[in-house]
Amino acid sequence: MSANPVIDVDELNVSYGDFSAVRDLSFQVEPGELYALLGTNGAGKTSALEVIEGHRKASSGTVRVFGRSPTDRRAIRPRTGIMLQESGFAGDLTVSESVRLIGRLSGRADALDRVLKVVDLTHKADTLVSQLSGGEKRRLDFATAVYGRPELIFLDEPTTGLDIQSRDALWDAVQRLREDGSTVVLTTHYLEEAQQRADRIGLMHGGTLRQQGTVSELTRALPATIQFSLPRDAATPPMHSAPVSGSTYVIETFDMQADLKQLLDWANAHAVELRGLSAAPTRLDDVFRAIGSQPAS
Ligand SMILES: Nc1ncnc2c1ncn2[C@@H]1O[C@H](COP(=O)(O)OP(=O)(O)OP(=O)(O)O)[C@@H](O)[C@H]1O
Repeated sequence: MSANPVIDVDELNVSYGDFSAVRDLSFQVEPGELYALLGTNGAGKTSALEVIEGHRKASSGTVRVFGRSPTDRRAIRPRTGIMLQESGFAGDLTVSESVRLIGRLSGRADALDRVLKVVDLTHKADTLVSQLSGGEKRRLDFATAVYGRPELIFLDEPTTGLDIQSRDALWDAVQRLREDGSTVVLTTHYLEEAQQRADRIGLMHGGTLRQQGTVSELTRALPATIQFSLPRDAATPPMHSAPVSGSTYVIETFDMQADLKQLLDWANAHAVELRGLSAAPTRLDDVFRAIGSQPAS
């Protein structure tokens, strides 16, 4: 933990009337980090992020962004790019006009052509927003995060509705921003993306932060899996395994290297073919399922 985190959330509570949506949430995001705030539906991520982004007041607790209150928009806005789930650009503006508007609202400087190129909308520069496809609109939303290369970027479900090429292009652009030192806060329901991209992950459920850490810290408590199929007349493998369907076996392991070696040695010694053999690390999905099955409060 550094002395000067970019985001410092301490005992944050957000309530709607009697309903407590976020309870005693504390976490920090360090400079240059990609922090993914993930959670089950209704976990409180949006409520917490709205406070951090300066759009909502906390019921109690302290939030600091660049050491300041998130409501200090004049200081924070030029340093922060926010890609919301829906940016709400007016349908009767062209793509170029919308991107210029981002520049005026953010107070950051950039070149229109550069931004259009990064979000791959150069060929749509003169098209009305109302005439863009869903994926193109999403790429225009991404321009809010890219414009002027802000120090802090919020990406709220950034790749929803994007095809695989657009996703790759978006993550390449995020990577370039990170190489320039930008800090990124991500929310997504695509756990694979968080698993691949995030330095640290916070997992929320029922208004509270249930776990936080690197992917390997979060997945450590759950086993990895080895999977294969055996010919019908083959002997039973030497270690504990559960056949999942017919001849397909799954071995859960906390010591992948040793168990894989034992299995391969056995297969070689008995001339058994391990069909479709795969060894997979614990996935974030598994951690997520375990948390999602906990009581909400
Ligand atoms: N304006 C509001 N008034 C009353 N309750 C609200 C309001 N906004 C959110 N809530 C409730 O607060 C809880 C947290 O909602 P929030 O949108 O923060 O969750 P989330 O983690 O972003 O969920 P999701 O992944 O489904 O988008 C939910 O139970 C939601 O119904």
